[in-house]
This record gives sequence, C-alpha cells and structure tokens, in this order.
Amino acid sequence: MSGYLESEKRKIRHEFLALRNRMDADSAAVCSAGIFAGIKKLSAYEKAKTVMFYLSYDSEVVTDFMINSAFGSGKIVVIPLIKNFIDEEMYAVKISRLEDACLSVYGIRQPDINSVNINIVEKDNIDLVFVPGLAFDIKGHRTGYGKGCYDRWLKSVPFEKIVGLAYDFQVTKQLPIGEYDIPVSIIVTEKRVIQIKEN
Ligand SMILES: Nc1nc2c(c(=O)[nH]1)N(C=O)[C@@H](CNc1ccc(C(=O)N[C@@H](CCC(=O)O)C(=O)O)cc1)CN2
Ligand SMILES: Nc1ncnc2c1ncn2[C@@H]1O[C@H](COP(=O)(O)OP(=O)(O)OP(=O)(O)O)[C@@H](O)[C@H]1O
Repeated sequence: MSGYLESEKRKIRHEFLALRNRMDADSAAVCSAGIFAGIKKLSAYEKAKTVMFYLSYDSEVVTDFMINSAFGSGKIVVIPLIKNFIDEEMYAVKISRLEDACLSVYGIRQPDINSVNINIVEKDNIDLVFVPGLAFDIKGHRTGYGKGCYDRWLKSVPFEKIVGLAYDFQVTKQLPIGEYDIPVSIIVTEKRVIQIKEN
C-alpha cells in the first residue's frame, strides 16, 4: 500500500474513531436497536440459515442482542476467530451461546481456542456476513482498524452476502480505497438501508 494511501487511511480511522467514541452507551443501544430493525426487514436476513456476526467491542454497533435474537429465530451464528495474533488469519466459527466467546486478548471476545470445541464453518455455508467498520462510503467501501483481517477473509465471499453495520454518522461520501478493499453490498444504519450496486 502506498505511503499516501496509508496516511489518508490513518486520518480517517482517527477521525471516525473519535466520532464513534463520543457516543454514550444509551445512544449506542438505541441506535443499535434501530439498526437491527433494519436488518430484520432484509429478505436476505429472513432467509439466512447461517449468519456471521461479530462480537462488538469498543464503540462498535452493539450485536449481543442481535445474536441472541438470531438464536431465538433458529439461525446458526458464526463469529470471527483469530487463532494467532501474529499472522492474524481470520476463521469463522460457530457459537451456540454468547458465553462460548469469552474475553480474549486485546479486548476482542472470541472462543478460547484451547478450551472450546472449535467448529470452523466454511464460507460457502454462510448465507450472510455482517461486518463492523470505522467508516463506510456510499459506494460500499469500508475502513476498519487497519489489520486487513476482514479484507483477507472476505476475498472469496460473494458481494451480495456482505453487509456493513454502522451508525449513520459513520457513512461518508468517499473513502480512500486500497487494492484489497472488499466492498459491502448493503449498509444498515439506524436511519437507512443503503443498497449498493456492484461495480
Ligand atoms: N468486534 C470485532 N471483532 C473482530 C474484528 C473487529 O474489527 N471487530 N476484527 C477485525 O479485523 C478481527 C480482530 N482482529 C484483530 C487483530 C489484531 C488486534 C490487535 O490488537 N493486535 C495487536 C498486535 C498484536 C501484537 O502485538 O503482536 C495490536 O495491534 O496491539 C486486534 C484485532 C476479528 N474480530
Ligand atoms: N487480500 C489481501 N492480501 C494481502 N494483503 C492484504 C489483503 N487485504 C488487506 N491486506 C493488507 O492489510 C493491511 C490493512 O488493510 P486495510 O487498511 O484495508 O485494513 P482495514 O480494512 O482498515 O481493516 P480490517 O479489514 O481489519 O477491518 C494493508 O497493508 C493491506 O494491504
């Protein structure tokens, strides 16, 4: 990645993380409920048997109650797992309850790779993937924490299965894009559902 692109991305991360960190817990809960209301209206969600959520940390869109609701609807829930924080390769693993994913390194909740029976689910068997982000643009580009874990994992996932979850202020007109950035096909915020055309 060019130095210019890297510094532009760094600025975006800084700016949008500051915005997101300004949210208080009550507003985050209210907005996340609004986002889930939007998700439930998606026919792709209704039809999905297996959905990939992430377990929110920091000031990300809150997903715990969404995951519990998905269990209640009989869906299979998978979440990202980083087995090794050196190569940072991501896997999708099935959980049966939120408690399967205890607090892990760097504040990210994920299953304990030593104590839990790790059940890796193939990408082809996942119907819908919700991705977190620091910022999204109206063409579906996403800026994350800058590890590239999601971009690497999403490489072979069909565009229409990838859905970004964001507070409305995280959606901007245009983000700097790198060669590996994988766009989302839908962005769900508490105010709107943005459908993106594939380029
Ligand atoms: N909720 C949620 N879960 C997620 C992500 C996310 O953005 N949100 N990820 C999105 O990618 C992945 C987590 N990726 C991560 C990879 C590394 C570090 C991390 O803090 N690494 C250390 C460096 C390790 C070291 O010192 O060797 C660091 O930066 O300090 C954090 C998250 C998968 N799970
Ligand atoms: N498919 C890939 N193959 C090789 N390198 C990649 C791939 N995807 C991303 N990277 C590299 O990972 C680093 C971080 O990428 P980027 O800035 O796009 O992360 P991000 O989208 O902000 O974060 P994340 O995907 O973790 O949420 C960059 O150096 C990028 O070149």
